[in-house]
Amino acid sequence: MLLDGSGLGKDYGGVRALSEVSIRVDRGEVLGLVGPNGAGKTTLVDLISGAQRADAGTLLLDGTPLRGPASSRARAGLARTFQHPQLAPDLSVRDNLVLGRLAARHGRWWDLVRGIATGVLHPRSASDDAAVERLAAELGIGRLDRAAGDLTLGEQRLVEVGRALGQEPLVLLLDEPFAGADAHGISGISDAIRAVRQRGHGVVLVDHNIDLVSALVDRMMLLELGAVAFDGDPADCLASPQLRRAYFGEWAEGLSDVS
Ligand SMILES: Nc1ncnc2c1ncn2[C@@H]1O[C@H](COP(=O)(O)OP(=O)(O)OP(=O)(O)O)[C@@H](O)[C@H]1O
Repeated sequence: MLLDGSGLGKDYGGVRALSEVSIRVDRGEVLGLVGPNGAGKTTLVDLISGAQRADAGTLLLDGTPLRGPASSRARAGLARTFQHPQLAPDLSVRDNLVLGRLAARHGRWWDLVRGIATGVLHPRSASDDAAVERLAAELGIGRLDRAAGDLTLGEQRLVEVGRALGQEPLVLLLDEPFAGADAHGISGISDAIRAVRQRGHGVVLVDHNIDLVSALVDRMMLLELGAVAFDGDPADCLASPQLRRAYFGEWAEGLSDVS
């Protein structure tokens, strides 16, 4: 098992965002994580990536306990994208992509951003540059000298996926990568997900586009009110009463077809 989380819990003040959640991702597996607004999807991604501290539970990455801040988890082999893309807006697309490569080796992310932006640090190698060119070509990202802040939302998402892929992660966590992306972005990101699976690594894909998710993933996990309501085959999840209840309420649970 590549990623193995059990008994994960998180309270925000009085709000119970997650309770007793288990999540497993095998080698070469793409897990779709779905659920209505507020179900706890981003919180789960935050607990895994180290952006938030879990109140309960354990996490293993490739059999090793996953602890500490996001930077050490990145070096351990986790990469993520954000619901609201977090690129360095003043840096070029190329430098943002290079940052992914550097994050896998160095801990001090924002120091690196500042160092590159001010021209004080030049921590990249020729092999980083070559890897970035390859990644950009694979994802269909052009004009690498544009400032990241000038990109459309869809382009930012594509670059963020590229930055995460540059880390060559064991597990890639994608939080709503398709939101705001155009057809070109959707196809680039979908191809990237398939390529990660092909390499035997794992992906957790969070998105509200359930049809798109179910077509891309090997397994689907449904969160409802911070708990796992379904975990299994994507087609079974789509047809499940749990999915209808989570999105439409209890009245829909017994309906056989809501499309
Ligand atoms: N920083 C926070 N402080 C307080 N409550 C929070 C915080 N972050 C999330 N929550 C609450 O925790 C619950 C789970 O939120 P979360 O963002 O993880 O859900 P989600 O499934 O990702 O939703 P969405 O699809 O809208 O992004 C919600 O009730 C939310 O309001």
